[in-house]
Order: sequence, then structure tokens, then C-alpha cells
Amino acid sequence: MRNLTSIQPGPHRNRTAKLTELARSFQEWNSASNVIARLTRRLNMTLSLEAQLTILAEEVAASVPFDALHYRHRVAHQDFVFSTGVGGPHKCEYRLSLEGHCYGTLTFHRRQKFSEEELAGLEMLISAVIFPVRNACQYIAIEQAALTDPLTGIGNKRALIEALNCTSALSTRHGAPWSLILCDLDHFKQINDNHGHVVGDHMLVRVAEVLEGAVRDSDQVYRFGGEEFAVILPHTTEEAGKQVAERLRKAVENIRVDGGETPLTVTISCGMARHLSDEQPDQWLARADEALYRAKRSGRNCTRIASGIA
Ligand SMILES: Nc1nc2c(ncn2[C@@H]2O[C@H](COP(=O)(O)OP(=O)(O)OP(=O)(O)O)[C@@H](O)[C@H]2O)c(=O)[nH]1
Repeated sequence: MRNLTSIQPGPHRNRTAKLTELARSFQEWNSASNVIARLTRRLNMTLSLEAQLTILAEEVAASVPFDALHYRHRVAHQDFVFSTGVGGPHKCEYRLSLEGHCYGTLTFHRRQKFSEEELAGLEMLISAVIFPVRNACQYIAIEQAALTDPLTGIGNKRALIEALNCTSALSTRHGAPWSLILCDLDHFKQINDNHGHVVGDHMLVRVAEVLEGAVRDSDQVYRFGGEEFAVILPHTTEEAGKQVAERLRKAVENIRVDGGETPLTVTISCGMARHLSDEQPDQWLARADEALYRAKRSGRNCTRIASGIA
């Protein structure tokens, strides 16, 4: 912890006056009806990029009417797009740049041309939004990093647990079938021991790619342990889930990684469990894990299905 010795208290005789001034300026700031004060006050209350852009759109519309506002930015490897209204033929575009970094592009559209005064007003409002937008973008990136496995770039255990919580609630509420597959690489230790961790890591990256490529876009793949992966399948019955698990197993069998004289291969064992009504996420995970354990005990490179009894 840093001790800021350079900050000295002001002279005692002035302090009461300073506190009175502070109380007055806070009240002014808090109740100010001028646009910039209100805009910054509202922006300060949220780290949600969507909420900030909504606030900006509302405050701009009061001074500079527009037909459409579009914001786009690539943040944490994903495209973030915000749009309100339908465009007109005239547009003005602003790149939100700060300290050499870009935090997105804002485009306003309108049927009538923007006047010089309106453009100047827009720029004043946009300058108030740059720091909050930078903070919101950084927050998204940090949140995303906390949910991502750095080696493979797919969701990590925390992301899986969050998804299972959400999925269990949805499944129980709507009664739609959801399935969970756990996949564990077979004898992966041998790959590390015989070829080193760099090759082992490369194999894990390939497996993640192949699993992602073998499922639908609406299915989600996670790495939730060293050599363990999980796949959540929405609207998937037990029979369909079993077919997907088999497809994943065969896709992984086809992976070839450079391992010196002969290409390296790997297999996976899979445990599949469909969500049971009212089942808690940890119970669902435990049933899939028990099925995976049986697949390992059955000789590996196979799929086993969890019993329907929690
Ligand atoms: N290269 C690499 N290896 C990892 C990573 N995380 C875990 N491992 C390795 O994964 C191996 C897992 O070994 P075990 O739990 O014995 O499992 P296994 O050899 O796959 O055997 P079975 O699961 O019984 O088929 C260990 O050697 C770990 O060091 C990682 O991020 N990179």
C-alpha cells in the first residue's frame, strides 16, 4: 500500500469555509440541469457500454436531433454493435480515441444536413463520453478475460459454472431438453511426458478447435480442467446428445499433431447427461462426471450416458 505523504492537510482556519464550499458545489453538480453536467453525472453511474450509449443518445437528441446513431467496436475479440433509429442520407462519424487507443466509432445519421453549430455541439457531448466509454470497454475486456481460458481462448471453468446455472434455470422453467457432455483426453500425461508440455499445449489447442468446429454455433465448448472439456447443448435430447458426443469423439480421433517421426494422435472419453427437471447445476455436472468415469473404466475412447436418476 502506498502512503501519500505529499498530501498535506490545508490550514485549519480555512477548513470550515472549504467544507461549506464543497457542500454547495456538490449540490450544484448533483442538481445541475446543464447538459454536460447531467451527461457526465449519468455516465458516471454505469460501467455498461450499452447503458452509456443509451444515455448519450438521449442527451444528444435533446440538443442535436438525429435519425440514427450507430456505435461499433471490436472489444475482447468480439464485435460490439449498438444501434438506435433508422439512418438518413447525411452522416457524421467520430472515432473515439484516447492515449493512442481507439474505443469505437460513433456515426450519426439524419435526413437533413448537420449545421456547423450542431457539429460543434455534438463534439462537446462526445468529448464528455470518451473517458466513461474507455472505462466500459476496459471493463468488458477484464470481465471477458476472467471467463476465458488463456491457452485455448474458449470459456473456462468459471464461464462453465455461470452457463450451467443459467441453463439449469432455463431448462427447469421451460422444460426444454438440454444436454451436457464432459470430455477428457485419454492418457494425456503420456503426451506431456514423451513430447513435452509445448506439444501437450498444442494438442489441447487443437482439441478445443476441433470440438468447437464439430458443434453448432448455439452450442458452447468450455475447458474446465487441465485436459477436460465440457459442451453445453441447448434443445438437445439424450439421444441427440449421445450422437453429438460420438461425433466429437470421432473428430478428435482424426487430429494429427507434429510429434517428430510420427504424427501424434489422441482420443477422448465422454460422459453425457441430459438436464433433469429441478436438478441443480452441481448435480447435473456430477452425473455427467460419473458417466465420464464409467467411460474411462470401460477402456476409454467411448461415450457413456448418465442415468436419469439424480
Ligand atoms: N501440456 C499441458 N498439460 C496439462 C495441462 N493441464 C493439465 N495437463 C496435464 O494433463 C495430464 C493429466 O493426466 P492424468 O490426470 O493422469 O490423465 P491422463 O493421463 O489423461 O489419463 P486418463 O484421464 O486416465 O486417461 C497431466 O500430465 C497434466 O500435467 C496444460 O495446460 N498443458
